[in-house]
Amino acid sequence: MKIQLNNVGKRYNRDWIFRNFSYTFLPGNSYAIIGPNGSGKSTLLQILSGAVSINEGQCTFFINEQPLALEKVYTHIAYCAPYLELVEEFTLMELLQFHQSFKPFLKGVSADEIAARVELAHVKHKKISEYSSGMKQRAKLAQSIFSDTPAVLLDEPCTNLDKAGIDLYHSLIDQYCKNRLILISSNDKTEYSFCSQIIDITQYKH
Ligand SMILES: Nc1ncnc2c1ncn2[C@@H]1O[C@H](COP(=O)(O)OP(=O)(O)OP(=O)(O)O)[C@@H](O)[C@H]1O
Repeated sequence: MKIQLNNVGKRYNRDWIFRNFSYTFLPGNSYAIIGPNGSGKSTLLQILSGAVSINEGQCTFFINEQPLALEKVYTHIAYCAPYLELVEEFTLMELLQFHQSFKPFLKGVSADEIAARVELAHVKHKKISEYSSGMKQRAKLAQSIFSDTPAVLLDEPCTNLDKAGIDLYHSLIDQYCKNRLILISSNDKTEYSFCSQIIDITQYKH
């Protein structure tokens, strides 16, 4: 997937969060969006997921160089963010199966294998509401990284992860994210150390 932003501006009420943002995100590349608290990283990531509208400029999504209708964008993007809740009444297996019914997982990978890969096999029949915050984050990362989408958008991906969880995150990125467009919104270098491009959003404040 390619995403092209041309002079994009976003405001909430009368406050511009950023303006004149022009950038082309190329398929198979990894980008970090950095900046202090409240600078607009999550807002930009939400725009890049097609979920939040812009106030000026153009944001165009492409698959194989063909423009994509906005209502189709979500099928090509996997998204993980602290503010996106899991359905806590589900067990992990129910959650993965439900997710798979509208967004398939990478070819040849089963829900059981995903649970094992994120080291949650022993609790896969337990309700998510009974998970610790780090276990919930592993479940969220599993849902997004294993989705068969050309783009993976991760907002603060290591939230609540311990050292083993952070190592797991990096091994999932290494193993499953090659040749995909990866966008990371973060303040923490550990989360985006592998990214080839760094975008400091403060450059686009006015
Ligand atoms: N739905 C909204 N309505 C009004 N203002 C909003 C909304 N969402 C975000 N904002 C404002 O937009 C600005 C950017 O917020 P955003 O969450 O994108 O920042 P961030 O860089 O991701 O911050 P953090 O590092 O704290 O996660 C903030 O001033 C915030 O208050």
